[in-house]
Amino acid sequence: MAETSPLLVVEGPNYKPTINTNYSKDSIPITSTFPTDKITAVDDKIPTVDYFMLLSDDPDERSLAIKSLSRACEDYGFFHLVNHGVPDSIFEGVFKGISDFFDPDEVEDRKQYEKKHPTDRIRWGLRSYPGENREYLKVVVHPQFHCPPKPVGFSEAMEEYFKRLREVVHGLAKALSKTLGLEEGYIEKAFNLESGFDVSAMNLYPPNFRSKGSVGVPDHTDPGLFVSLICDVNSGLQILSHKGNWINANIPRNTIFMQIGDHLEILSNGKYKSHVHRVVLEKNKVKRISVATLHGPSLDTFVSPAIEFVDKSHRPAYRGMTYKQSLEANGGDEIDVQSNIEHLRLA
Ligand SMILES: O=C(O)CCC(=O)C(=O)O
Ligand SMILES: [Fe+2]
Repeated sequence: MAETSPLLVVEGPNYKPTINTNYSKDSIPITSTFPTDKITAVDDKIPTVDYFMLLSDDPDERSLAIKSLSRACEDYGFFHLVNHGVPDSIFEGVFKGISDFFDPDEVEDRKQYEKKHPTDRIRWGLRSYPGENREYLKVVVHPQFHCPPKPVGFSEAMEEYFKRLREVVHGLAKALSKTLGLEEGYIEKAFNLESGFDVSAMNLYPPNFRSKGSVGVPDHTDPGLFVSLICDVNSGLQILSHKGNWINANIPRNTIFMQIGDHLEILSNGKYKSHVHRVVLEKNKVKRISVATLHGPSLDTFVSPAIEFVDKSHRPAYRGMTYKQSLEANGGDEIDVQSNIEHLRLA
């Protein structure tokens, strides 16, 4: 989701991603030496969380589900969400709508959504160089829903999906609060989720079926409470795990892949972590569509480590800032949703 910058990709437990903070979203990244041969990952276990059980009326069942969510957040920082209640037909409508929107014959028409103004609520872009290969459409979907009106049925399919996803956001925010030992409305209130700023990136890899290397999106983390991701092809996303190795995030169709965002890491004073991830391409063999939605606090919410996670032996590990300030900190616009967590970490 975030505007991304090319990073040095190195394997191993000592891997430390270094974000190129001088990167400007309008500049072309320097990619001639991008080490595209080192983007391997292994298959590993990814936890599964049952959304239906998180909301169960049976207290034993609910408490088991909360425990498994808590382990998934603390030990991993990402998980597959199943039984989320969003019907398959809605997923299919979304993938069809996006595929139609990215019609290769209509590229000229899409240029109307190129960057115009810092407050753009719809923005289109095409990245085609060794360090990044994707065509994307970013839209702000909450508190107001935005979407191009064409092609027929696209906006309706997206609106339906985001409406259902919103219910999941509220349910999960409650459950996450409980996993942190807080009252269930805590995150909802602390992040003012009623006015939460959600941006969705719809990605097509590779753009026009011509990739210039294996990198779809380079290493990055995403701002926000959490990111929800769906995709039509079960491959491509890699995550730097808590063990320090890159793992494949295989995402079965109709599963929602959830990742902790930077601002939950900050609120929990580092108890939960936002993980570096990237997208790799199988050159031109596979066309892949994904929808990565960043569910954030309201733009004016000041996010800093909550007092519940700060004491003598746990000093605040992050500086506080409003969500808007942190989205714009690298010189980007709100819709770019760039991470700046590297700058907020206190040594
Ligand atoms: O396409 C994907 O699997 C992930 C995309 C992503 O990380 C992003 O848009 O932030
Ligand atoms: Fe991302």
